[in-house]
Amino acid sequence: MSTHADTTPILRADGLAAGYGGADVVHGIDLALATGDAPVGIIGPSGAGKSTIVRALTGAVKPTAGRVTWNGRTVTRIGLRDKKAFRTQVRRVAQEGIGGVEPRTTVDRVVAKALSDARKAGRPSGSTVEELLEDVALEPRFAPRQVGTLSGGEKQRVALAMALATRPDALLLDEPLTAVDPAMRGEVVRRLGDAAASLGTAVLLVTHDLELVERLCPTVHVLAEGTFVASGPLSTVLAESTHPSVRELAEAAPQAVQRFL
Ligand SMILES: Nc1ncnc2c1ncn2[C@@H]1O[C@H](COP(=O)(O)OP(=O)(O)OP(=O)(O)O)[C@@H](O)[C@H]1O
Repeated sequence: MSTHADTTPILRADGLAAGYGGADVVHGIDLALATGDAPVGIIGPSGAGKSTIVRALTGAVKPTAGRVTWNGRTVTRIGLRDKKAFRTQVRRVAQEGIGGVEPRTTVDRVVAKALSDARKAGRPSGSTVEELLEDVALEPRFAPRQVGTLSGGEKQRVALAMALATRPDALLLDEPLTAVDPAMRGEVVRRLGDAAASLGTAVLLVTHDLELVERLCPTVHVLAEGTFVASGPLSTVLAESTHPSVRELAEAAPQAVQRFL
């Protein structure tokens, strides 16, 4: 579903097949993310290949068939010169949150560094450190904290703030809030959705949390055994699809989601 006039995909997969050691894990995947589009979700059983799709979109896993393109260019063929721009404009945030950050660095310095890197790359988000922390529901008292002292969920939120700092065209979120408690998760995703919408950032959300996907994504794809077996609004998909994997998801859906069925 598009909310803006500019719907030329910046990142797309066409007939994507990819896997490990010569065996495909996903196949026939078509996906397009365009600046200004509403967030898209991918749900599905464990091991279905959700993270593999995200890795293929970032070029970390090479397609065995089909293509992944960034502004029309094959992602796995982006040269060194443009890699930095690609990594700034297509940001992946995964479960592990911030990696490789010196634990004694404070939250405000980490986010300020992300902002300054973004400025150098010509992608200033136009936000302040305080605003970015607000976008992920981190109160100002977190600014002077050393990142090594943060909880897992707080680290995940710092990682999201760092990603937003680069005003990315696409944000690929692979279970980004698993360590955030369920009550706070809803608030973070609401603010994140608002921030992404105002930046025009396209969001792809991979999650097992149906409530989260229902809140953020007007469109979801259900991945089962490596292929999309149903797509559309979550409530429609869960109510109407007869695919066994979707029926299992519908039966296990939390009450907050069941009430929409
Ligand atoms: N580096 C790897 N080498 C070999 N096999 C892998 C590798 N990474 C993932 N796989 C396998 O690929 C399949 C899909 O994994 P993937 O992580 O994409 O699934 P997923 O849908 O994201 O699962 P989950 O919901 O549990 O995170 C699984 O069978 C997994 O064991």
